Formats: sequence, structure tokens, C-alpha cells
Amino acid sequence: MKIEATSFTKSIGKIKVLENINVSLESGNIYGVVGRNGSGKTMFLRMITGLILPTNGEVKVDGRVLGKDISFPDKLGILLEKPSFIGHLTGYENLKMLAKIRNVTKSEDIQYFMNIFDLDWKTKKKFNKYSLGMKQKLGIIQAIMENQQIIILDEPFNALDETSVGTLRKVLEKLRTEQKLIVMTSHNKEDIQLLCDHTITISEGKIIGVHKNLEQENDLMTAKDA
Ligand SMILES: Nc1ncnc2c1ncn2[C@@H]1O[C@H](COP(=O)(O)OP(=O)(O)OP(=O)(O)O)[C@@H](O)[C@H]1O
Repeated sequence: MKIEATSFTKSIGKIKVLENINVSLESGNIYGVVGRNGSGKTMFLRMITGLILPTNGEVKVDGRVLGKDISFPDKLGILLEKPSFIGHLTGYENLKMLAKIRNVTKSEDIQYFMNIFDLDWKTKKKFNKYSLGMKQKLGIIQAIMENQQIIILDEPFNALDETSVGTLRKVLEKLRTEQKLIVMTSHNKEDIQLLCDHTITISEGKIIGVHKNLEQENDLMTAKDA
């Protein structure tokens, strides 16, 4: 799959929250979006998912213009800020309910993901009693459980303990080998360097740098040499 933004500008009132964004994102890669608070990282994710429409320019997903040809990319899994779950249901019940909408995720898949993220799927604990990290992990699982081709994660490592950070890294690395297109934001440079193939740096709504992550390149070279 390919997502292409061309001259994308979004104004809200007098502020340009994104300005003249030109970028091309392809399957089999993990893109890390970095920048200071308020620089436009979340807006960037909203742009490529069709959640904000441009004042100028466009975004195409496999050649189809968002907001014209299609409303949202199909095959999209997404974690944006606070995922909305139902407080008086358990985590497992919430995921089962979401899974029913598309009917592609089996109960065993949900159980598998809850297990690897160390969430007890049998517990009677309701979502509103979950800790911050537990809520975050449930949000991550709903974004990846349907095996979508495009996976968008806003600050996925927030609130995760060390073990869960390791688990998430492994899960995302596996998804990359399955040719998914993954875009994530992070405040933690280490997360980006360890995981992402490309770093997109945003400042004041503009892209000020797109570079290949050398560490990933080295890994690829080592793999080729081996
Ligand atoms: N609904 C809105 N109306 C007007 N301006 C908005 C709105 N939502 C966000 N903004 C502005 O858009 C800019 C980019 O916000 P965005 O949420 O993308 O930042 P961010 O880089 O994700 O920040 P953080 O690291 O704090 O999450 C900010 O200046 C913010 O104030």
C-alpha cells in the first residue's frame, strides 16, 4: 500500500496546523513521527487517516483521494490519543464487541494478544478499573487485532512498562515483516531509533526532515551479509 500526501495544508481558524506536507509512505516500513509538543504529530496522523480534510492539497491511499474517492483508508487499524472503550465492560468484552463490527477477529486472537501483553482476559475487572498502562495496551490491541494493512499509533509506548515496551517492539517488527505500513509518534528517541526505518521530523506544522534510520539500515546490511 502507498499513502501519498501532496501539498497538504490544514488551517484551523488562523493557524496552519499542517503546512505544505509532501510525503510518501509505503508498506513494509515503520515510520516514526517526532517533534515537540504541539508541533503537529497528531495532526499528521489525522491527515493520513482522513480524520482531517485539507484546506489545500490532498492525500491519496493507493491512488484514491481521501475525502473524495474514499472517506477513510480501508484496512486501517488506529490508536489515537484516548481510545474510547465502555467503562462497565471488561477489556475482553470490549474487544469482543469491537471485533463483532467487522467479524474478522476470532476470540482466540483476542486472547492471544491479551496474553502477550500480560492482560488477563478472564478477569472480571471492568475497563474503568484498568490502570493507564492497561488501557493503553487494550487500545494497542484493538488497533492491531484485525490484521489491517495500515497501522497508525499515536504515542503507543506511553504508560507501558519495560516488558510491554519489549512486547510491542516485537509485535511491530513482526508486522513489518508482514508488509504492513506502520506510522507511529513517540517522544522517546530510542523507540524511534530502535524500531523505525524512517524518521519524519515535524516543527510548527511543517516537515523539517525525513531521514532513513541508520540503525535499521545497518541491521539490513548485517542481515544481507549473514
Ligand atoms: N481542534 C483544534 N483547533 C485548533 N487548533 C488545534 C486543534 N487541535 C489541535 N490544534 C493545534 O494544532 C497544533 C498541532 O497539534 P497536535 O495535537 O498535532 O500536536 P502534537 O505534535 O501531537 O503534540 P503533543 O506532542 O503535545 O501530542 C497545536 O498548535 C494545537 O494547538
